[in-house]
Amino acid sequence: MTALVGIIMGSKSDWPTMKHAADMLDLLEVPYEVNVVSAHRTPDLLFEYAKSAQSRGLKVIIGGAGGAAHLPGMCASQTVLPVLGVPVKSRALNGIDSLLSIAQMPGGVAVGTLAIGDAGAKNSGLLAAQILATSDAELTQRILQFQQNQTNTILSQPDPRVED
Ligand SMILES: Nc1c(C(=O)O)ncn1[C@@H]1O[C@H](COP(=O)(O)O)[C@@H](O)[C@H]1O
Repeated sequence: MTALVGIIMGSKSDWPTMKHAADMLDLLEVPYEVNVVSAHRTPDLLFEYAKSAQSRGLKVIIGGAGGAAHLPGMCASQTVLPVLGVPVKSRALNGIDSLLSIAQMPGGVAVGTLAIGDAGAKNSGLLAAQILATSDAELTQRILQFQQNQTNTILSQPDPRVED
């Protein structure tokens, strides 16, 4: 099936984090592709990726990067597709650098910034699916089911004061 979401990351080392975005898209049965592309290390490839994304059928791009995380912003500068940015937790600054690099975009170039790390990656997959669901009734139903399952899991948990 043609990919609707493009997951890109600055390095293969980002995959353990970005896998959570892919897992969510798998759960919601959204077709996606995964590529390592870097604004710093492969700038020509990034521009080609971003410029061709819409014509290749992608609807949303998720960009994960750590440190000086310019990837989502530079991608957003070259496409009309919505770009979601995931700040990957960096070794030196725990991802605060990644978060600020992604969130503090100049006006006129938009990136939707998620939380640092695994939860942000998971939510990027969910948010990408929710964007697609605005024009997909079956996907809307799968997201509703996901939300219901999540609620049921919480409600079925025992009293937190009781020891296992
Ligand atoms: N932030 C960026 C960009 C970019 O923004 O284009 N390209 C690579 N990186 C980041 O460098 C970190 C270390 O990469 P290595 O583990 O390959 O040294 C990764 O988190 C990657 O996202």
